[in-house]
Amino acid sequence: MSDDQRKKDSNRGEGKGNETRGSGSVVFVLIAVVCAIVASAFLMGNNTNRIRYPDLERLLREHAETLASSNPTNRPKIETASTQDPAVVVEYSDLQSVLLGDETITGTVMYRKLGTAGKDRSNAENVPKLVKFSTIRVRNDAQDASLNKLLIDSGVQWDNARPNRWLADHWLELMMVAAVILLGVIMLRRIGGMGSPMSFSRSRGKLHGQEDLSISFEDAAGIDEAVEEVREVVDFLKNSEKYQALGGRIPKGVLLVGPPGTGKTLLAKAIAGEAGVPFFSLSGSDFVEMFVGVGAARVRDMFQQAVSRAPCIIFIDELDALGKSRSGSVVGGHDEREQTLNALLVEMDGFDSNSGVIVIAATNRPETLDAALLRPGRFDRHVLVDRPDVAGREAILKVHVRSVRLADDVDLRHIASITSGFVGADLANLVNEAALLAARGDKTSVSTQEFDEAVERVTAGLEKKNRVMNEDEKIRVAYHEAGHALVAAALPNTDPVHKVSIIPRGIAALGYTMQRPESERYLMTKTELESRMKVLLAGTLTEEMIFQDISTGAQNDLERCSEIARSMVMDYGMSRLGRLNFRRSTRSPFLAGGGGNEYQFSYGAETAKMIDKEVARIVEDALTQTREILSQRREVLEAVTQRLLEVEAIDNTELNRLIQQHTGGPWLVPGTVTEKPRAQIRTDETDAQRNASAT
Ligand SMILES: Nc1ncnc2c1ncn2[C@@H]1O[C@H](COP(=O)(O)OP(=O)(O)OP(=O)(O)O)[C@@H](O)[C@H]1O
Ligand SMILES: [Zn+2]
Repeated sequence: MSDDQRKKDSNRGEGKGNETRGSGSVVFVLIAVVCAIVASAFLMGNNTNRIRYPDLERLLREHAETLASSNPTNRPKIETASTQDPAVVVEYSDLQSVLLGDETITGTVMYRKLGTAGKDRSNAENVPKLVKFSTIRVRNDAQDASLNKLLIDSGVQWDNARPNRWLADHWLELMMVAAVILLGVIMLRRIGGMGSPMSFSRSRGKLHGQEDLSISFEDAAGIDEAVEEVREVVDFLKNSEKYQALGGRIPKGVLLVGPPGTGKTLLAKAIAGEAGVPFFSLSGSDFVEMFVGVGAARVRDMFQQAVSRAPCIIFIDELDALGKSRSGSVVGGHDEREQTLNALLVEMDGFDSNSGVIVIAATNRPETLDAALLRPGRFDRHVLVDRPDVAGREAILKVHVRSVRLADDVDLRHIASITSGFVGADLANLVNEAALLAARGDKTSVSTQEFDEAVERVTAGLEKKNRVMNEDEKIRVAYHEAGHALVAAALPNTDPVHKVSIIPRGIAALGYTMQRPESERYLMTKTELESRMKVLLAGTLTEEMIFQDISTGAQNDLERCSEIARSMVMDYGMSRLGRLNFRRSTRSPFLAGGGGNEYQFSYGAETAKMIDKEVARIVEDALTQTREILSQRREVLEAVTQRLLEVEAIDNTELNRLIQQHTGGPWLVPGTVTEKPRAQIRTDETDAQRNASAT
């Protein structure tokens, strides 16, 4: 849904910028393209086949036999090039072509009739004929491989219908075509002249008209926390003079972070709508062009337009497309993206925050963004636009059924409760599907029946992305997360639990427990690391306690827990092996530039064994203690799980309330007192990584 929208947006924007190109240049480009096509046709026109048809036929028959031997119903039908009459003797020559299609193998071969068996050869035909043959191809990877191998071994050249093979074969030609076109464009740019602003670099940013300004916060339902956080931005846009007079620091860039379809674009539009200011929108991928420098020019142009219309909002969707970390190795378009990114950084630094331009960007992969983008004065304000919980989904449904006539039996609360994991876009889609179904059935209103069917349809679509859990899984995940949360709350030296949720997000995480540090942290003590391990282990241990059986859902927890234990032994000297570092330290403070890559403590096989043993012991100790903590909290565990199943997500306040209600004695685990003076240990996990225990 949002994809379509995006496409529409960029298409609409496109028409605007490119129309000023000179007609002479168009002719030039046309000539270049024609040349390229002629050149490539010439290059591609040579095909050689070195197999003789009878050999191929034998291969195919063998192939069929292998298939049939494993499964007799699987025998592919082979239609040979032979003539209908078995008595006719023919001579086949080289294959003209073989095409391995997805479902069939086809080809053409030359043959010549030699006569009829037993008779003299008087009825031989001297003119060779072209015949086609075809056979059904059974798609089976193993058998496919065997057929491919047979063909390769026999030295045949064949064409595979799959496009990637074609690409592999013709990349050279393609490169030449691209080069010719590129040359044409470079010439075109010359002709265009240096002084005049190039049509290419005109920003594709589209100035949204009044229709978008009618969107308000009312339309963005179920994401109340995010709305609260951006209210201030609206206030600033509305009363920019007041802020300027007071000299307060105004946000320049707001980054909306969240999964696709949760309403980030909608929220940005609502901000513009609420503030009554113009809204420029573009997508990060619009900036990333084939030609170096174009994206950068586009960014500058965009800001120029925006500043002249201030106060206003610039919305950049898919910021990650242009703001990807520069450190990662990039295959193509590296320079271009870097230049574009730099231009964006320069523009963001350049405009005065009092000018009334606010840049709002959206991404669902904040971790890939270049750190420079997140620095103060740029996108330093982050707003999480998360998947909605039951109540949120009900609110979103209410927004979308506004224009739909509902039958009396429709219970939005119930629909919300069976659509765990749906985001706003999914729910909009759901209402739309239901309305369509009703229309198709000639009904005057949309009833529960249509909604149920629509839920099924949308769910089927989402299941491919693995976002929908069945009831049993949901219960298991609820216990698992409740376990994480309770152990986190029980241990004094852990970050407070911010939120526990069983709303699935993405493929890997079916639920999460998010902890938030009270302040920025650079050091971790041994006890803190141990506590962190216990929190990570709590999920699987709770499953063990409740179901006497554990699940694969703890994989990520265990990975991280094992990594902590290993680091304690190998990096931080926190084990019985002593205060030693067994790994190269990439952050050694004693080496210039912070990179200690050259240095490595060497150890032998004996020590390696001891390290492994220590790691196992540390995890084992954590397991024992965590089991203890959990077994003492059975009652509150049930209560938290119950609540999670009802509302799907609970925050710190609610968690604490439940804990108070269900425990009499002292809550904190005795004897685990925080050590205040912190040891010299650094961890290189980011906040986000260390604070969410997925599943
Ligand atoms: N919170 C919401 N309340 C109401 N409708 C919503 C909400 N979230 C999404 N929608 C519906 O889904 C549509 C698409 O959402 P939108 O494009 O804003 O999502 P997005 O988070 O920007 O997605 P993407 O990351 O794919 O760009 C909206 O136009 C709206 O109809
Ligand atoms: Zn977990």
